[in-house]
Amino acid sequence: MVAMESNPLEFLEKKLDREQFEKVKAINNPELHRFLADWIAWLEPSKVFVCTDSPEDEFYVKWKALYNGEERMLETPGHTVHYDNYYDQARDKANTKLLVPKGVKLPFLNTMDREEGLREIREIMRGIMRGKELFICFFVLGPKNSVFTIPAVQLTDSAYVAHSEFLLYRKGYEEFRRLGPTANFLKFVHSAGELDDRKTSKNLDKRRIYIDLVDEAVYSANTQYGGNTIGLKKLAFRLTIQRAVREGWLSEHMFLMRINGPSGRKTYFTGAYPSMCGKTSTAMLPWENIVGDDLVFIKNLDGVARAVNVEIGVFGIIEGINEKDDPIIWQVLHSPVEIIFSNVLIKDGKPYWNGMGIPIPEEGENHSGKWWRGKKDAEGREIPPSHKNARFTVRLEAFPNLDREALESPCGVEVGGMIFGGRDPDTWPPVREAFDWEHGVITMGAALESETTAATLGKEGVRAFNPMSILDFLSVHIGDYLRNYLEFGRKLKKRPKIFAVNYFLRENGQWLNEKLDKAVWLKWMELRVHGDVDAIETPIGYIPKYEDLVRLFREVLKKDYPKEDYEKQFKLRIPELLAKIDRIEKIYKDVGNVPEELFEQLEAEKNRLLKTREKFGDYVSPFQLEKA
Ligand SMILES: Nc1nc2c(ncn2[C@@H]2O[C@H](COP(=O)(O)OP(=O)(O)OP(=O)(O)O)[C@@H](O)[C@H]2O)c(=O)[nH]1
Ligand SMILES: O=C([O-])CC(=O)C(=O)O
Ligand SMILES: [Mn+2]
Repeated sequence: MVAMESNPLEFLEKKLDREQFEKVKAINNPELHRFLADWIAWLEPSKVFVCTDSPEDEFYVKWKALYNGEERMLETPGHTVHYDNYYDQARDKANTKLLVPKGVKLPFLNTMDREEGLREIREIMRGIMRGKELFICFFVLGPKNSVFTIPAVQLTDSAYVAHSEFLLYRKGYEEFRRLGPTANFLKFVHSAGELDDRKTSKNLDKRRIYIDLVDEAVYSANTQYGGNTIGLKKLAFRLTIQRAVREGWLSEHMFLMRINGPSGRKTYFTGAYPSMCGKTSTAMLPWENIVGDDLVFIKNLDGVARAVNVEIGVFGIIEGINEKDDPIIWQVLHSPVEIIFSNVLIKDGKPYWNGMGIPIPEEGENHSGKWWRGKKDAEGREIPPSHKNARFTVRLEAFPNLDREALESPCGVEVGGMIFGGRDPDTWPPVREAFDWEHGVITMGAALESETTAATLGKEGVRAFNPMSILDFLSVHIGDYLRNYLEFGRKLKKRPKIFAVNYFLRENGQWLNEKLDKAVWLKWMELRVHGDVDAIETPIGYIPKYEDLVRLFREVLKKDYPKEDYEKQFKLRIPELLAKIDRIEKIYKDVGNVPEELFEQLEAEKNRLLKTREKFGDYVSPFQLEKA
């Protein structure tokens, strides 16, 4: 901490303009004042702007993003484009570290001694805002004034980051005022650092994202990409997982959506898939309703699991969004609502991206600067029109399929089903249901694997262990995390059903499913939650019967569903399933301190598979299993 010659409020009064100081003073929270004074003294901004919940303050931030050149206007009113540095296009796992007290060990993620990490990040951030304006913004995670609410304060010198947060989170200044000294808030300090001509972070060698688990604060420097900088998103997620495990609830990397069942029945599902594995595309199905697409909190309220969306906006992947597969997002992206496009191709004021299903200009400007088809980067790789991880940022209220009531409900919605899924080319069937809570949590959630994607820096397409899709964010020991999960379900009077999906089965380089097939799996799961259809029992859970899928394909997609497709997709792949169990068991054995029943569940599943193999061989048709 910097030595301040006076008390925090006196210091702030000296540093801030009258108007800005009054806004800070109006929040009665000495801890907040201390934090602000400390960091303002350290960062040395030339100017400070404090955002209240007023439309004028939000407008000021948006204006500054344009004025500073971090965003540029596009042809459609409300649309802007933002670029990140060519080498700053995804989450930087290598430079993201959990700062832990001496002696604390967490498997899988980079950890660092807290004292040392704080010293390093302080050194990097000393005076980093000289000549810049600091924006102080207040938000809340989850609905306001509810058992789910978590207040958070964001300090940033990037108007783009602040603007993104105004699209993604509920404003929290008044909530801070209401809570006063009782606000138990999260803290985020970000600086994009020195910028180049294109207004992108220049000193990537000093890019750091350090998460202080003790003080519930995250420091992020010399980066702009949203996944590294938007405090309330994946940075806060590390902190809320820790809180959830301590307090006995769930903070998860999940979409939240409503599946519309027969006769107007509404059933809510959460879905945990790793980054770039289909959360947004699933939650956006036109005939269902979205509540959230990335982060949920789930609490036990009167014995029922109830979920809220942590956010109110979408930071979504734009690649591949086309009129046919994603009609709703397509429509929103072409309407005059507030949208930030990031790392896409711009030509004559219009945005273009890979796989949009219409002709793309041969030149323009993109994440590499001036672009033409065939342009190569310094590594000799051809640069596509837009980056694979290019995104759009928009409020959920822009979507006609939003379930507004569910989004705003202070006690959330009842969770009927929880889905786990990832990019699995060859092992899991498209959809199946767990035998019970424990079976689902262990063999579907804790055993999840998924191929790596462009959402993180590094090699793509590598099969990786990713329990509950949260490995990148796991700020507690996996054993404690799983114990909390199992316990959470046991305490419920009514447990959600657990399912696993796999949209990414491949054979000879071809997908076995079309992108919209997921719509059928969802309808089937909805029916199962209410016991409306039978299913086939297999060693790995219940799978759909062919005739039910035929009917649903017809009703939902107006398509035939050939027998051969069903057999190919749902065949039990015993060698792959067994190999997977071995991989997972080994990982957990090496980690240690995991609940014993994890091994019991995996062993039991292995034995069921071995028995089935004796009877039917390595690959078993679902029709054989149905008869058995
Ligand atoms: N082959 C195939 N690709 C799909 C399917 N569903 C989604 N995708 C692709 O997967 C990619 C990521 O999908 P999203 O829905 O944006 O992923 P997400 O889980 O929201 O990702 P984050 O926002 O990073 O957390 C997109 O390129 C989609 O086109 C599917 O059913 N089949
Ligand atoms: O955090 C990000 O970079 C964006 C995102 O949703 C994810 O990667 O899960
Ligand atoms: Mn998404």
